[in-house]
Amino acid sequence: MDTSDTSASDVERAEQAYLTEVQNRIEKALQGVDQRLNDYAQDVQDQKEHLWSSRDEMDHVEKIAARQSIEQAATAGEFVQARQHRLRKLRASPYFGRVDFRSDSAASALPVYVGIHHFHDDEQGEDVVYDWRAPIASLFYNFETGAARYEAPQGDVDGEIERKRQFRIRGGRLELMIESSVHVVDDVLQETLGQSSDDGMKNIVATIQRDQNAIIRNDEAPVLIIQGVAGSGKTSIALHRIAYLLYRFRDTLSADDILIISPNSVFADYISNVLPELGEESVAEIGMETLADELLDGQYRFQHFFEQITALLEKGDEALRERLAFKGSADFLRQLGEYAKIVEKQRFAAEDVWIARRYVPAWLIDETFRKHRRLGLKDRVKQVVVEIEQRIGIQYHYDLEPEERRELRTAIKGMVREQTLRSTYKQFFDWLGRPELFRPAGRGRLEYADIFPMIYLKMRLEGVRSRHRHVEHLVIDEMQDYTPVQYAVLAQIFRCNMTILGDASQAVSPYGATNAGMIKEAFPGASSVMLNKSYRSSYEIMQFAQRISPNPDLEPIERHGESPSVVRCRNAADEARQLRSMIDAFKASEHNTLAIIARTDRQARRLEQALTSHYPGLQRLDTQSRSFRPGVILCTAHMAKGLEFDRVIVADVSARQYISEMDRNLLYVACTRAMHRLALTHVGEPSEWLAEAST
Ligand SMILES: Nc1ncnc2c1ncn2[C@@H]1O[C@H](COP(=O)(O)OP(=O)(O)OP(=O)(O)O)[C@@H](O)[C@H]1O
Repeated sequence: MDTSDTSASDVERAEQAYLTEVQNRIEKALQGVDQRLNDYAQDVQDQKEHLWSSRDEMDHVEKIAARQSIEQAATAGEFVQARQHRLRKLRASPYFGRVDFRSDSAASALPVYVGIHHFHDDEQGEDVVYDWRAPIASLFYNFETGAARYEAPQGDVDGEIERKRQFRIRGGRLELMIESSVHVVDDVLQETLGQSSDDGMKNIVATIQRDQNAIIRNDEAPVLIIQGVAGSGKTSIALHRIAYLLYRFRDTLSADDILIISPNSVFADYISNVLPELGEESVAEIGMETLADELLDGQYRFQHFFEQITALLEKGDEALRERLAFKGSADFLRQLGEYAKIVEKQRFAAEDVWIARRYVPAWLIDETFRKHRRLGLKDRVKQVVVEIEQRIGIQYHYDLEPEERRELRTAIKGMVREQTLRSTYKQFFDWLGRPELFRPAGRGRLEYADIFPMIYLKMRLEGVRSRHRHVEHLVIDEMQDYTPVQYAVLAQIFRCNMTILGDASQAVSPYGATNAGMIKEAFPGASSVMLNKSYRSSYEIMQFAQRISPNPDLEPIERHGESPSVVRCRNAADEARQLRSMIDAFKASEHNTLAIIARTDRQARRLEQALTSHYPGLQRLDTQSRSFRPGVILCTAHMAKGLEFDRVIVADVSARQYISEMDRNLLYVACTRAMHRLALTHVGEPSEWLAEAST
């Protein structure tokens, strides 16, 4: 326990006594909730029994009414169960902060306790703990002692914070108390960051920093782009922002209205716990490949992003690099747009038509056809027929006979120069004079880099059907890995608010990495914010990573640990020996996760063979993986994106492995996954990217 003045133990005793009082009140509320739950369960049981025993005497309508009543009781029970869950969590840790705030209109200050959930003592009619998202709770995040202000629903409230305290209460015990005005360094944050990892992302409500809080509570920007260095909390903040918006707009926004585009299933699982922990329902997530498949109505088979990266890393083919660089450029999008305009014009050659001896001019058909760009071809022709028929009716006072209507449809269909999407797209490269830039991926599949350009073309020429029209807020993580064409498609499909986050230094494919400026082209009204403080890795790890990929704006947190080690190995067998001894050291430590990160999937499989006999519980992550558990994890740098581990070993960082700019980014990603310890091995000469880092 840590307090400031001489009366520390009095303060401590008072806080301890208050904690006990709050716990008693929570306990009492819990008893009430338990009782209500039992009552609901009994009620449902009784109603079911009644329905069963009286079913022969009931008519159809009575049975429906009885079933509805059972459902209603069950739903009410679920609601109470959610409250029970929240109260149980509060019982273990009711709050983490206290501010004594005196508003200008009040005579004295009132203590405001801030926790993960709200607790209203119904018996006393009093708010005991405020939800961290409540307007008054913003005082805790935004101010130290002194003048302060918060935005209440009825207007701004000015006043003064007379006292501010932070607590760590775990398992119902007050473990730490800090008088904030005295401690300049945030000890609670330091202590939190020093803890061992979990297999899932944690909530950070107790230690949200001021700049992070401003992003979380930004409810005005329709599209918010968060650019942040590795470990700056971008993903955490995006999820806390969702929790905040769900709270702030609870009457109009629900978890079903939110969608997260995430890089892979392991990452999706890794973050899936955060919103439920914050008392919200989990939200749906989707990968770009699934989205693409939906938008193309499942009509094309294509390579996955992961396979494209693997091809790039394992074959290192110059032609592939050129294709990806071009398709990832803003110029490509512009040219594709030009091409779409031309195809659109040529695709439909309207002609004058005589139908039932009535004249229909080409310009009218052309205008009508162009108006319905968003419809699929079949529906579009149908719609044109309907409208032309109406015009004939108005102008000539004549209703077409079925046979004449068929004739009109055939004539209009004949004006369309039909072509498959694939060949229209392929011809784009002929039009450009660069046919070599279109190259299928083999086995009848398209290259991943061609998928979104094809969707873009489809969108422009035929229109696409999206299942996600209901989405009101879209979260896009790892924004740097999506190209301008992908953003152009996303901007059309999701006409909703967005949180877009990423870091240009972590682009897995530097051929087509996208920054905030480029994203703003697709979303002109977007605002962007920067986060430069890095929280995940120790100071020493971050300094090491900085030498691989320097960023003068990055500010590592002052949390010290062991310096990273670079281990030279004589050969592959020696490397395997070194890795085994590092695994043994990890097993004997207090840490929970160790990741061995390889450059390619092939290398990861080779390491798996060398290590599984020594450590059978080894988990290798690949595109099929859905999650990981604490223990030893083997994966590529690409798979490790967005994840974090207590310890990381980057294997075989040799001169013949890590060569290009892309390798530098991957090495940077790999190193910045480590929270507490980092080691790198190499066989023969080390990569030139390590030359600076190891000095
Ligand atoms: N205010 C905070 N309090 C406590 N922990 C924090 C805070 N901000 C960030 N962290 C921790 O820092 C780590 C990195 O957070 P997160 O994964 O959200 O960062 P990121 O910017 O998305 O990282 P990257 O781009 O490197 O994947 C997590 O362990 C997170 O809990």
